[in-house]
Amino acid sequence: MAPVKHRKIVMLGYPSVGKSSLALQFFKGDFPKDYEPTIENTWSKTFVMGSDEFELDVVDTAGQDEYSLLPQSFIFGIHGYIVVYSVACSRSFQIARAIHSILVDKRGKCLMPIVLVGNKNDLPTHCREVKPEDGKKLAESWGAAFLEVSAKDPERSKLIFTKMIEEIDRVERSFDEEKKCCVM
Ligand SMILES: Nc1nc2c(ncn2[C@@H]2O[C@H](COP(=O)(O)OP(=O)(O)OP(=O)(O)O)[C@@H](O)[C@H]2O)c(=O)[nH]1
Repeated sequence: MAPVKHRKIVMLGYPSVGKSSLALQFFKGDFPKDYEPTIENTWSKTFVMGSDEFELDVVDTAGQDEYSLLPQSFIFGIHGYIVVYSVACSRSFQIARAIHSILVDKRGKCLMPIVLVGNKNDLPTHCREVKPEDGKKLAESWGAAFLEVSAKDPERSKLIFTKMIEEIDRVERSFDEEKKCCVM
């Protein structure tokens, strides 16, 4: 087997969109009953995908808004970002845009592995404030992957992290091909 690949990922998004719930579902196979605001929490796991083994560190952050200053620790040494909004909260979708602008500002306009996630798609239709096609369009404009999920669904929650690993590989390959030196 090839050497273990280390991947450090940061989860960003407006408060209460379900970042911790998605992480908890993937790392512990559980869905929290109560809402507890996160300060900051790092989850680690060894994860096998195909013939590769990954040491995955996922930083679950306190929710952001448009005025959030992302610390240097969320910028340097980070392989990819999972940006989460709630499909039942248009404000969280606006904040996802703002977070992307902050990332571009801090990291420069280089290719950045991102998975944009519209969470809480288990909620009834009348709760929906963000259409799937709007999420898809936004992700396309960033050159990012897009998924709609529910943190209550273990398979969909896992898919976010496998997608993230694939995105990191895809962007790394395009760096190699185009010789774009943008590693931070
Ligand atoms: N229906 C539904 N509720 C969810 C889902 N994901 C999270 N929630 C609920 O949304 C609330 C907030 O979830 P958290 O995972 O704590 O959200 P967060 O983004 O980590 O919040 P901060 O720590 O404030 O940034 C909790 O009450 C969860 O139970 C989901 O997919 N569907």
